[in-house]
Amino acid sequence: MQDFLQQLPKVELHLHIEGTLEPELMFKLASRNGITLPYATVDEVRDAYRFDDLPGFLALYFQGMDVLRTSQDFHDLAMTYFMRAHEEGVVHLDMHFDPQAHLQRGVTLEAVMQGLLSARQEAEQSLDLTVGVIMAFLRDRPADEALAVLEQASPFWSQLDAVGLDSAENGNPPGEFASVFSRAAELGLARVAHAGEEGPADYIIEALDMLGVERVDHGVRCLEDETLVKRLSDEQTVLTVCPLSNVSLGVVKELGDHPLPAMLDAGLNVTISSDDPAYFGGGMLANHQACFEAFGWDEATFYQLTRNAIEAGFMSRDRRADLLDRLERLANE
Ligand code: HPA
Ligand SMILES: [Zn+2]
Repeated sequence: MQDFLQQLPKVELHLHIEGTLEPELMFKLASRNGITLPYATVDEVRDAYRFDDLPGFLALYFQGMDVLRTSQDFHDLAMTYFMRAHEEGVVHLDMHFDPQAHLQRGVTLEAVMQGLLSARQEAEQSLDLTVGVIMAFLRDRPADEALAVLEQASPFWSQLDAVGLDSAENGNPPGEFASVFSRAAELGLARVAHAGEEGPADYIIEALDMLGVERVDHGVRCLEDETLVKRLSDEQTVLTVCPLSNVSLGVVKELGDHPLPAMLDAGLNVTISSDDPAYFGGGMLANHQACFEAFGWDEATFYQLTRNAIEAGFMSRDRRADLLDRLERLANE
């Protein structure tokens, strides 16, 4: 199964590029930028990566990204993950990034964008990997600020595929960002949002009705609302489920308790992603392998999940046709 999962042309729809920052690169960037870290060794960092819920994780996530200062740092961050993803057999990924978390620290939007976009170009030229870009807004910050950042990003609009919504979910309902998302729609950007991870099923409904999202990030708590499950299944709304993330953040106790099998039984359009691979115990391969071990899925199930992701990724029509073709040829071998 390991060889099969490696070969599968995987597509990752839910990835925070800042969540790919491994301790080794954190040290390298800290030293390059003259920053003293509160840790002496890589092992100490890994040891400190202890959290059991979303707020606990977010504190470390925002602290870790402080080493990212220059466009070269963003380029190196993204390129390091792109190479790893490529080695794991990922052929396309859609990356979220959090501009507000960098602007707040005095890093310019230009530095962030130039670094990420040049890495995307390099990946598309030198690796068999295409990359979609999702500008995410922090839901625990004011909607006005998000709108201002979206406007500030005007030189880069043509390079963005979508807007997203992330950070602390509870108490920060999606509806507050309706004006930001309607502006994004006006600009021709696709829309996605985290909903139903630690927050209730109602937040998924709000994201659909008030933000007009075409994909829901996580969405696992939809099962608490039968009517919603029927709607998601009828409309085949894509859910970007992150199994190891859900275990790390205590959304489920262990993978064996995860609602993924029930979601598939309910006919939902499920896909598999890693979310923040540096923090949650692995990338795409580890997530697929863990699902195989927990649920015993056969090859047909993994083909279907991959087909779902290829259909939904932010990529050109030609690229989609090529990846679907590749998948079908593999399935018929
Ligand atoms: O898993 C997540 N949930 C919400 N916000 C995030 N920002 C990075 N990762 C996450
Ligand atoms: Zn996420």
